[in-house]
Amino acid sequence: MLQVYLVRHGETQWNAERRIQGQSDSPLTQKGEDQAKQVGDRVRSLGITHIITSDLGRTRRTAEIIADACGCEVIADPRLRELNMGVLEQRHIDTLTAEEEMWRRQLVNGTPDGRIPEGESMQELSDRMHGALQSCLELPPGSRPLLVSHGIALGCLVSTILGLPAYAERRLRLRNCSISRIDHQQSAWLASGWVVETAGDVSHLDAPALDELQR
Ligand SMILES: O=C(O)[C@H](O)COP(=O)(O)O
Repeated sequence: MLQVYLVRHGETQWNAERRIQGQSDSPLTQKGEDQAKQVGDRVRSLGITHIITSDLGRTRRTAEIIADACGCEVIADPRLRELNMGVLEQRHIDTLTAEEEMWRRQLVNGTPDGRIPEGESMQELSDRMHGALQSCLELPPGSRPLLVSHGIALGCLVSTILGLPAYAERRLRLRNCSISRIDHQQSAWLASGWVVETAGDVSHLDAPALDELQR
């Protein structure tokens, strides 16, 4: 059975400021660096063989810290990037106009091909995240990869594995440096294929991780 660990990157400056990041980037805060170190301490004994990360700066930095603890190399995969949030990137969540808020809402209310102008749809995000996950099946037998990605991207992946629509991810809180685990298995009892073992575990963090909705 292949176990795949999923980690959202550590808190960033724009997370703390409630600013939309998408595929724009801001550095980890000191708290975010500390969170990444706590993930490293948590997973160093789990036999991680590969650290595969979104190629954005915040995820690369998180992956480097975890890789130091695990003694692994870091592999970048742009398919693990956050949803492209188009013209709203870098905007403060609380400054959106009614029309801009409608764009954001249609991403997560099932609007067919809903997207922020110049951004990605949730289906497009789901397709590339599943592509990155399926690539883990091609790793050598006995591999145990850890993927570093983003809140909406990981929420979309876990939701769709559960058979929920890609936009259901707004009902799954994946805080900074939370650890989730999904397994690929053949089972007569559980569903065969990908199953969710853990989602959003933050018990390894010494302080509650911020979340866009709870500052
Ligand atoms: O700000 C965003 O784009 C998302 O809400 C969270 O993205 P992140 O997981 O990359 O911080």
